[in-house]
Formats: sequence, structure tokens, C-alpha cells
Amino acid sequence: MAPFTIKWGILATGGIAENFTRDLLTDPAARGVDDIRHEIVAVASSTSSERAAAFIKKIDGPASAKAYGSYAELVADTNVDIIYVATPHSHHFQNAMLAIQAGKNVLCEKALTVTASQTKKLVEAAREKNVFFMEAVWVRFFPLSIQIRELIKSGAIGPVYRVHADLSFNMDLPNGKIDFPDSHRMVNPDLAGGALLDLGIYSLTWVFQTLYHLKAEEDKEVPNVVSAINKYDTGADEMTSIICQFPKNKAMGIATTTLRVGTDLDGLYTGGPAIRIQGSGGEIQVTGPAYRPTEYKVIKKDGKGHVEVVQCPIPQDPKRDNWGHGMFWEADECARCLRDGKKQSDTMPWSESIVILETMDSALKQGNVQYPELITTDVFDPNSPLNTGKR
Ligand SMILES: NC(=O)C1=CN([C@@H]2O[C@H](COP(=O)(O)OP(=O)(O)OC[C@H]3O[C@@H](n4cnc5c(N)ncnc54)[C@H](OP(=O)(O)O)[C@@H]3O)[C@@H](O)[C@H]2O)C=CC1
Ligand SMILES: O=C1OC[C@@H](O)[C@H](O)[C@H]1O
Repeated sequence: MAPFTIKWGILATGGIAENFTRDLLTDPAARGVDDIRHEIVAVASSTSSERAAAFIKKIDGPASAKAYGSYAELVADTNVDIIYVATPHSHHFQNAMLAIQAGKNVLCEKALTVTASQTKKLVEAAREKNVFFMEAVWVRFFPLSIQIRELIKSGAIGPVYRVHADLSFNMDLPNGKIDFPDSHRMVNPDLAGGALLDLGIYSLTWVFQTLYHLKAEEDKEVPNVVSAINKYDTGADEMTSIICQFPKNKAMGIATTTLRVGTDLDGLYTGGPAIRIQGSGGEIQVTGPAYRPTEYKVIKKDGKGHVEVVQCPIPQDPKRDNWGHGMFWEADECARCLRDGKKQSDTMPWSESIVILETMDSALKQGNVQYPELITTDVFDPNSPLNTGKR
């Protein structure tokens, strides 16, 4: 049977849009996939159509792809099946809503929105418009994550009671600053900057995919959230630690993130694990980084001291300069959901995005981190500067 083809429209032309589209352009066969395929049919830049055209050239994309100078034109393109939203988090609510209101399916970068209320509004809209909508938490779709979830389900390490997960970067400067300009999306409150929404979301992903996602519906517990936050000069969080308490399941997840020290000393992950998933019968340790891990260890409590090390390399496509970032697996999930008429992914369901956003809301509130009204409003405005690019 011919593979099912999904036609992508790319909204924004920054760093992650580049990695994602390069992944779309790889041959699915390079990762053993033959039931679906991806096409890039249009790219939009809020800056100019020239920028969109330059982007298509840079990624060695198809000459047939349209280059638009506005997000509005992209979402109106009837040839586009699904929009990939790749703007800063500040923009996600308005941009994703622009696409959903135009009747488009949407894959939206993490952090899905700035507030839980915005995510709820997007979910309501996706339901009303009967479109597919998913948060682009790519690591959930890695074969490594699938294997680890299967191991936990199989009882390989017994009931899991505690998970420690960290994603942190050492961006510390001797003068006390962080090595990003204050205007950079990592620390700029106008762009919803801060460690939690950018990096801590991955620590939480590991907590939730192990202590929440795998539970039967009746055992799923919305956690009690306790957080501590150190704020940066800009007002964004620079160090955030969150305890998610699941009392009925006798479990806790500890999610940490900071821009002051790295998860691993040398950035090569030769040190300790980024994630420790602890069950009463053993432990799974994931070697970092939490967003793109390629190795885990299984340590059984059997008194033999045996450690099983499992490598999960990310496939590369020799026809595309050995490119392979790992974002194709989430793209494949979108394609299969569209093919099968599903509006949400079982692996990253709407309800779970909402609980995670609520957790981040609570943590930020406890740390008194505040973002501007323009980016926290849950009222859709097609003419918002976040949609028109009029900065
Ligand atoms: N999954 C992953 O591994 C990663 C995910 N991300 C996520 O992707 C999103 C984008 O990050 P990244 O690509 O690194 O960001 P960049 O700054 O590299 O790109 C963002 C793009 O958004 C558009 N944009 C629109 N308005 C603005 C504005 N006011 N300021 C800046 N950019 C604007 C621009 O494209 P244009 O001018 O064409 O409209 C710009 O190129 C974030 O939400 C981030 O969390 C980021 C890195 C890795
Ligand atoms: O999602 C991400 O993962 C990789 C990081 O480098 C980046 O800052 C973040 O947005």
C-alpha cells in the first residue's frame, strides 16, 4: 500500500523550525518507517516572504514549497494539512489558535502555552473545529521512551515510587549574569523566558510519563505541587525545583532545572544520570540530556549488581548528509493520527498537557514569576502583534 502523505506548513523560521524540517525531509526508511511520509508544502515567516524563501533554500527543501510573509497566509493555504508552530512560547497560544480557527491541524512546540488556561482554550477550540492538536514534546516519541514505559508497565523494576529528573544548562558568567542577552527568548519575560518553560518542561515530562501517564484512568492523580524558584534579573526563573506529590500512589516526582549549572559537569553525560526512575524492584537511569537521550541503564534489585546498558541511537539519513535529530518520531505520530482520524495522540493526550501546564502554573505562582498580559491572555486576537509579527 502507498504510504499516507501528510502535507506540512511551517509557521516561523528559527532554530527549531530548521531542525524539525530537516527531520521531515529525511527518508522514513532510514528509521524503518514505510507507512507514512512527510511533505513540506509551505513555510511562513512573520518577518518577510524573502526570509521564508531563504529558509526553504537553507534546509534544501522542495522548490515547490510556498514562501509566505505572514502567518495568516499560511493558515489559509488549502494545500496544508497540518501546521507546525515554531515561534517562542509567548506566541504559541495566539499562533496555534490562528491555525485551529482556520480549520488546520496543529503540532505546537513546547512549552505548549504560557498558562494552563490558554491550553484549555486551545483544546476546546480543537474539539469544536474537529482538528488534531498536539504538544510537540518530542522525547515522548523516542523508541527509548517507549521502551522505558514498556519496561515500567511490565513490572521490570516493580512499582515506581520516585522519579528524579533534571534538565539544566551551565550558562553562568563570572559577573553573575547568565550567558544569554536579556532580550533572548531564554530569559526574556516578554517571550515567556525562563528555565521552567524552556527546560523544566522536559524534567516534568519524565515525571509525568512515568508517574502519571502509565496509570489506569482511575489511578491517575493530579499532583500536589511544591516549588522553589530563584529569579533572574529579568524576572524570569533561573532555577526552579518542583516536587510533584502523588499521595494515593505513594509517589513523588522531583523535577529540577537551572541555567546556572549543567545536568552533567562536562556536558558529555559521563557523570550521573539525568533521570532516575526508582521502583521497589530496581531502577532505570537515563543518560542525559532529558530532551534527547540515547542511552539508559536498568539496574535490578537482585543482589547481583548487574547493570544492563541499552543504547538507542538516533537514526541518520545518508541521503541527507547523515541528518537525524529525532523530531521525526513525533511527526510520524501526527501523520498516523491524521491517517486514522484521531484528534489527539494517546502518547501526548490533551488532558496530560493540561495537567502539566497546571503544574507549571502553580510552580510559577509559588515563585511569583509573572508574565505580561499580552502573552498570558486567553482571549484570541487574530490581529495580535504575536500573530502579525508587528513587533
Ligand atoms: N523541541 C526542541 O528541541 C526545541 C524546542 N524549542 C521551542 O521552539 C520554540 C522556538 O524556539 P527557537 O526556534 O529556538 O527560537 P528562535 O528564536 O530561533 O526562532 C523563533 C522564530 O519565531 C518567529 N518569531 C515571531 N515573533 C518573534 C519574536 N517576537 N521574537 C523572536 N522570534 C519571533 C521568528 O520567525 P519568523 O521571523 O520567520 O516569523 C523566529 O525565527 C520555543 O517555544 C522553544 O521552546 C526550541 C529549541 C529546541
Ligand atoms: O527544547 C529545547 O531543547 C533543547 C534546548 O537547547 C532548547 O533550549 C530547548 O528549547
